[in-house]
Amino acid sequence: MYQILVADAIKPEGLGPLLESPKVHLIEKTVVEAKHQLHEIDAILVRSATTVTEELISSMPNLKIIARAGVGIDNIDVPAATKRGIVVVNAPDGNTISTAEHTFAMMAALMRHIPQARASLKNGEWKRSSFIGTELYGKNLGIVGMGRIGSEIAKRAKVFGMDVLVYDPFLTSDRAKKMGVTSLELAKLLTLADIITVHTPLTPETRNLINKKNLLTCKKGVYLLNCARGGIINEEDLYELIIKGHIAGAAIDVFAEEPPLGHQLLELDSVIATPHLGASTKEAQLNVATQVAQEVLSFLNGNPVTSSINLPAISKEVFAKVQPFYELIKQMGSIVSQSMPEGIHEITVNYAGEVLDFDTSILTKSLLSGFFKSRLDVPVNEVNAFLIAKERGLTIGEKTSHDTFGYSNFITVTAKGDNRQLGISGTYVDHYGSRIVRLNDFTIDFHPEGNLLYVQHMDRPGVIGRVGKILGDHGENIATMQVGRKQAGGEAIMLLSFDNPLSDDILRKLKQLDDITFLYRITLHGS
Ligand SMILES: NC(=O)c1ccc[n+]([C@@H]2O[C@H](COP(=O)([O-])OP(=O)(O)OC[C@H]3O[C@@H](n4cnc5c(N)ncnc54)[C@H](O)[C@@H]3O)[C@@H](O)[C@H]2O)c1
Ligand SMILES: O=C(O)[C@H](O)COP(=O)(O)O
Repeated sequence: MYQILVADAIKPEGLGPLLESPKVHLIEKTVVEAKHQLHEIDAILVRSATTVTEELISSMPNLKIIARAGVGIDNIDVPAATKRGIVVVNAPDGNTISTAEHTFAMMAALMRHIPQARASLKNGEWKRSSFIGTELYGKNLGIVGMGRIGSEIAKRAKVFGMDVLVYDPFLTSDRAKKMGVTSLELAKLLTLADIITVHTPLTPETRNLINKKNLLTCKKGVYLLNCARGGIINEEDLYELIIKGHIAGAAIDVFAEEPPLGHQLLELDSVIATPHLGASTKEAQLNVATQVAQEVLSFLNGNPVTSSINLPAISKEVFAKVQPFYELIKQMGSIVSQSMPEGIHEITVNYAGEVLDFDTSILTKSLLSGFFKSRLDVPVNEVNAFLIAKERGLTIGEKTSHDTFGYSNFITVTAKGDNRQLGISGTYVDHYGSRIVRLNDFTIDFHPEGNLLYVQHMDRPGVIGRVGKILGDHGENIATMQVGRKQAGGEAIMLLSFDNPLSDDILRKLKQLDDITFLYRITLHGS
């Protein structure tokens, strides 16, 4: 039963997929209320009210996925999640329209002084001349950040007869032309815009992107909007330049600190504000809740996620095709790790054949997942595989070739350790499944699963018999056995499988036999 913590207000109607799943138990509490249950949480769903810190992540040892029912993930320590192999997903387009509409509503309200006029009426006043507004028509709208929301605002602005200027370092000129907007550098945009609205994520690059220095280059009487993240526009500088009359007014939905208790900007008559309502519509909340519920359930069921922040995006269709190789190479990684109980500083993977139809990086990550599984407590998966390999000084190399040795696909893993090198080759054969067909230059053929014993020995009469006798004397039944040798009287190999793992006592006795070079118990868990 998966324990899923819904830590923020997420629309229940959108959580249907989770509520209907017999595998899921939903806990709808804040992280404070759920503090005694955090150790059992498999997934956490949040909006912007909960900050998912490294400390909180550490308090949830079972955590597998963090789902943001919205766009902004600045309240989630993604690097900390990645280090733990925890997937972070969001709902990237569920609230786009709502936020664009809210921004436009705030823009119209700002230019026509609607909140102030309403307040005046409520006070029994009829001061029509006090609320002379400004048309949007014909004005220069400067959009900083031309992503999903910025683009929707540009569309609406053009319908309102505005000239749309945009700044976005990742916007191509083709797209700007297609959108019918003028792409400018930020410095230029600020000098021309009558109204400026920001729609970037809050990142180290965008924090204080708009500040006193560049605001002073704006037209006197410029208006500003922030319906993205508090901090993109420096709040103290905004306040100062409104007080000084350089900025005519501002519309703010988000604050650097939320809630903005006693915030100085809220004292100004020319500032209108809402409590982070951009995504607060019935439609947006249903969208984002549904999207994250489906992502979480999909991930917990072992299927790929489509809106991961820290995991390569892969469709279900592609994953279904690549999964056989994904499982094969994970087992290969585990065999390497268990057959070389020493420091390993380099692993090279060579891909050949139809496996090259896929993004092999996810396969290499699966190899590392299998390799580290028997060495580390931290879960290693596609999210953190390369990070952990780097931290542990393990160099990973990927190669491709045309040599498939008659198979339709052929994967070779070579590991270099402190004392020796190991090579293993595998293939996936329809109807037969995963097969290991080469182990340390020995030709062999076995299915990489279950309780195995890998024995390397000298090719001498009686060695196989003596191994069999010890196993028999201890009641161990050999399920399968593969033997091979390089040349008569030279090095040879045995690969045996059993119904149960061999005991340490049996291993100790086998190692004492003459002509045994080395032997390793290998335990491979099924996929
Ligand atoms: N007020 C709300 O309730 C609300 C709702 C949704 C989203 N948001 C905020 O709005 C932000 C944007 O949402 P979105 O869905 O459009 O995201 P998005 O990722 O589609 O668009 C963000 C855009 O910002 C651009 N960008 C990044 N760094 C930049 C920089 N330094 N200068 C200029 N542009 C830069 C990116 O290229 C991208 O085009 C989110 O990150 C979130 O923080 C707020
Ligand atoms: O980034 C977002 O999606 C918005 O800021 C919405 O935040 P919320 O989910 O807290 O409304």
